[in-house]
Amino acid sequence: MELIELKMLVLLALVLLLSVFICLRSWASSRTLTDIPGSMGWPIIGESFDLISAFSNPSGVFSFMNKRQSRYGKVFKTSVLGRFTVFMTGREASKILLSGKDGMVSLNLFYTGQQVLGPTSLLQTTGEEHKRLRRLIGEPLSVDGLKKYFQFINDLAIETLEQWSGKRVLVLEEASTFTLKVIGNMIMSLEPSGEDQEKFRANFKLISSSFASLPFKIPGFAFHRGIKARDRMYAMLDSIISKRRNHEDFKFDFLQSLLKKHSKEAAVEDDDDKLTDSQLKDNILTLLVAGHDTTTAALTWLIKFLGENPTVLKNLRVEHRGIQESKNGEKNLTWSDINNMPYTGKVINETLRRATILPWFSRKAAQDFEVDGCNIKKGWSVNLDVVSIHNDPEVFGDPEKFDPSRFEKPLKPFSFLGFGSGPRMCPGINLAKLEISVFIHHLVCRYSWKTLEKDDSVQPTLVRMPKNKYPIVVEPL
Ligand code: HEM
Repeated sequence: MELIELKMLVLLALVLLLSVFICLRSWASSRTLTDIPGSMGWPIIGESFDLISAFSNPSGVFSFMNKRQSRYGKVFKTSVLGRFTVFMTGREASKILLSGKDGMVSLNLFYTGQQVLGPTSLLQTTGEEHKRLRRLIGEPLSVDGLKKYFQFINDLAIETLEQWSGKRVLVLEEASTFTLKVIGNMIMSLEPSGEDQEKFRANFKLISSSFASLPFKIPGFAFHRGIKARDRMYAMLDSIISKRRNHEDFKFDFLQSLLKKHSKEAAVEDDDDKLTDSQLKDNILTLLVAGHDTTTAALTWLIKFLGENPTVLKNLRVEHRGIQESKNGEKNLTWSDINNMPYTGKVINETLRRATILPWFSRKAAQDFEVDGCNIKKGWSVNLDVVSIHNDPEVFGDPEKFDPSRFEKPLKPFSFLGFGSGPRMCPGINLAKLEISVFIHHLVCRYSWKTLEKDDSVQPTLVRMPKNKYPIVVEPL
């Protein structure tokens, strides 16, 4: 028998085994969900096709959620992507799932994500250990901690846009390169070009695409490639860590600030601040994974929404030109200017509401609880449907409209979840806003652009992104 045929046979057997396993597991767990309204769809595939096809259309999973909520109410069960799960929406559900009161829920990562990120990732810890990691990671990501990266971000934004000038660009690809260079530099002082940057980028792409892949750790599969790339990324980090420890290299970056706490010189009472090398590496990777696609998508959607809403673009230009004029035409953006962009902040929020780039937040019930009259049992997979919250016409009148002025008045808690809420609220919020604000400042002050394709389809990925990567042609003003 040819080697290729043998491989196909092994693959078929594996797929068959996995299907039987999913079927049995699904059947067992579906029997406990009888009290919750909803449909489990077809055997094995459940309602996955409905969800995936809803994902790709412009309104995204909103149509999937909306159809079921009008039939079953705010809490409904379904079977998607190989999981029996309960979707819930509204402020009551948000409060229960996001406030983390009494350890009601924990984060629910896919198996592939758990394996790639490692057991000590922030995303896999709960309770006191989660709090400790958040505190350590939060410090360098605070507004003060980010000040030292401003110049790098500013120079990179100017350089990137100069390369766009007069050309056709795919905004999503460009935004991806920009945000990866920023985070690579912020975490480990990686130079924005050169061999190390190329290797870093190639490994990161493989890791990122292994997240929503089939869980086969077999050569030729995305998951296997992702694990191998993760190992190479960790080897790269090991070498940087060892140089820093041996004082062969010193940089003022995120890694250094965590290593300092970790060093022999740190006082004994700082014990609680020490991270093992595994914790360091797992959490650096976590920041890369959690911060890259989200910021890339947000920047791309924002530019797209500006292209479609000339009045908002005009208002934004007024704000950013006002910053230049207030300094007698001095064109250099400075750190203190960042605090002087109130309209930009509203445009960012409206982008995150309108695009809802993370359409739902996944959790696992850590104990029994009740929500909107439905009894949720410990161990169930529960998802907060954020897209319906962001499209609630009672909070956001005419929700389809892109209107940053909605954020002029304070909103009720849990009605806007662009960066989440509660103990798992995004720790990268300041970095994301800084990157976007700086980039947008230079874009609107110096350039105009034309959209080359009218296509509102969305990639069927976990983080919502425009399918056509938003092609534009850019001209200097
Ligand atoms: C515009 C860009 C971003 C958006 C829209 C965003 C959105 C979010 C949201 C909604 C959550 C909460 C998810 C949940 O509750 O299940 C979250 C968590 C998280 N984000 Fe972000 N994020 C962005 C940028 C970043 C950046 C730049 C970083 C890292 C530097 C980052 C790191 C994280 C981490 C580590 C978590 C998990 C926190 C935890 O479990 O305690 N994010 N993000």
